[in-house]
Amino acid sequence: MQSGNHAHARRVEESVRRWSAHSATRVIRPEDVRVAISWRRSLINHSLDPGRSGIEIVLDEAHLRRRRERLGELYPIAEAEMENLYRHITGSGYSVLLTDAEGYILNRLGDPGLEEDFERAGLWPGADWSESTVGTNGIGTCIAESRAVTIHRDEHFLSRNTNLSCSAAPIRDPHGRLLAVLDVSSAHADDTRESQLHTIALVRTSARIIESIYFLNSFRDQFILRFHERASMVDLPHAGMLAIDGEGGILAINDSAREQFGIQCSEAAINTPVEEFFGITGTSLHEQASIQSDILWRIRDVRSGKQVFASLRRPLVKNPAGAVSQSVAGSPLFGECGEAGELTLDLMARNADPKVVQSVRCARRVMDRNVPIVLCGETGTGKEVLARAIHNASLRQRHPFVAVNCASIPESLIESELFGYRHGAFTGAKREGMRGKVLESSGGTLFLDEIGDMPPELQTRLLRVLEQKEVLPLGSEAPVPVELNVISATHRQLPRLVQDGIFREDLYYRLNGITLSLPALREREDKDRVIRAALAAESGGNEEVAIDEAAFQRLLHYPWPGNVRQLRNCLRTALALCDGGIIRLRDLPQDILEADIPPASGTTADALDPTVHNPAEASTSTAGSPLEAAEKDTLLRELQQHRWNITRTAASLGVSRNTLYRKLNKYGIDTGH
Ligand SMILES: Nc1ncnc2c1ncn2[C@@H]1O[C@H](COP(=O)(O)OP(=O)(O)OP(=O)(O)O)[C@@H](O)[C@H]1O
Repeated sequence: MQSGNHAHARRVEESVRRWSAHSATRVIRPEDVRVAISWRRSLINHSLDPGRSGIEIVLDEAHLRRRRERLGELYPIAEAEMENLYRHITGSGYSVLLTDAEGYILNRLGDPGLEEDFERAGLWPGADWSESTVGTNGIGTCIAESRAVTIHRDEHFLSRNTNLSCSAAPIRDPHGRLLAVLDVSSAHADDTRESQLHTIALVRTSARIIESIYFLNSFRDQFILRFHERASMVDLPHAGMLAIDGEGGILAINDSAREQFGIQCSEAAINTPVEEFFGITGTSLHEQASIQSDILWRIRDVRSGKQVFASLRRPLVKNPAGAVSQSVAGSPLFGECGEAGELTLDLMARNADPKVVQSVRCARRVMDRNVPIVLCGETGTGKEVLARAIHNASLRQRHPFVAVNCASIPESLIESELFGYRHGAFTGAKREGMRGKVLESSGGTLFLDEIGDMPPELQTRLLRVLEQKEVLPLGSEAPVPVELNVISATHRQLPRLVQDGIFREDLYYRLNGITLSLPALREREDKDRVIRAALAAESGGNEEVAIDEAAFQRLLHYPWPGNVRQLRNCLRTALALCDGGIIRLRDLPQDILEADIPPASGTTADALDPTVHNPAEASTSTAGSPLEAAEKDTLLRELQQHRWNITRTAASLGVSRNTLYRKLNKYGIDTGH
């Protein structure tokens, strides 16, 4: 076995060498080409050793739960379909697995008698099967190439995985972004590669079923047009689907519709009138829905001239009496984003505040032109969300997005975190060394958050890496080339820090090809839309949920020092507290009820609900403006509530510890730490 492993490792290295020498023409089958390309990525881009042994770190239950929660409604849908798929393969020695878009296994369904085998193979909830961690494999390669793949036995990169056979298919959201991977694997596959054709077909069908249900759920409040050339297929997962708004504009399109229209990406259809594809107007859609929404009718694809059969589902909206702000399920702003806020640039800009629209417009212009971007805005305004959206819209989208918070890594660790180290670089160093975030991001995007808090020595090292385009890991003599694209973010005024000599001027100019700003929530012209969308996101698109006018007005006029992050935390809590799915004033946090809100905006709303606290009695602050007074009071109250524990107070406010310290400094609050 040992010598078999060595032989496999040699074969992988030899194959990659041949490929590097451009002898690719010898490879005949398309799957061989794919495997050879993936081996090359594993060996060269990810610097993995095919002979490596040992099992990677497995996520603990809390992290695993968080990752499952991030999938929101998709997770229970996928779980149900996993059971369905497992019924087809029970007793075959195969397991069904679900991973997130980063390759972490979230769930496994399989024969209980085989659990040990799967655990030994590392196919276990919490394990990381991304290509950058374990090289070529079904899950990781499906993610890297964003398409269904089978990786059979010795096509795996690591010698230790050559007993496995894995067939995996991507699960995408209605905007084409990868959300998860469905996989069927065997830990001891003795069958041929050809026998996997059946397996991959099953996995693809199940992935499509999950996508279709998720699509329909995400757009409960919109028209859904389903179509196919064959009438019998219109209600099946293979049908094309369009989500269409009341005016006939296309909001989302599924894979099958893209294939039927022959378009590559959703952006080519989104925001386009459905008339351009089917010659039917928004008005005729309304008529069709009211007259015969359950009946199939024939329409013509105006581009190809082909006839298709179509059915139309009307919006399934309910509006609870007295409530103002629902039917925002699948809202364009927040609808499908998880905690990490995986929004597209399109969605961020649609009907948004003019400053946001302008920032998105500039981002689009520069994102593929090697221009480094600085994002500035207060904490919680969505700088990381925007950075991810830029990455996902750029040509680098298939490569990693690696985020580093320069303020939260201890100074002693930040160097190795960023630049990595070689085996034996220092006491306590991992045996296999570490690549470091800069190299991990190569070809993708390195997101440097809180850049203004980067220590001076590190600024010098980062500048060198940016200039020389290579990294020298700690303890190493050989620099490693890196393809670096940086997006930085800060809540601080970088030019001011440069002036004060805290931030290197040369680094500032290297990082700042363009500065894009995100407005504070209290300044946003689309604040009401943001609140409704956040509510829809936090309620998981539940149409029964609503907010009454008084509570809505209070949210509208509260100054939101923690911005969108604080808003989402507030709504999450209010939803947990409210009765009958309707948020009222009494369900809002104390600090929001007691904040000093300008009379013109707050009082009418308060008069509607006798349970509201009197803002006049609330403020005890000595801080300058009413806004600052409210902020200081909030800080003091939260600190008291959490017995002056900084970590818990920061978590409750939804801000970072650093931000909290900054605020305490600003108001001269001494915590005794
Ligand atoms: N446009 C948005 N759409 C959806 N969610 C958003 C948006 N902007 C912010 N959020 C939410 O607010 C939270 C904070 O966003 P993000 O981390 O991007 O802010 P930030 O400006 O980078 O904050 P910090 O400066 O504290 O790091 C996210 O977890 C996300 O849930």
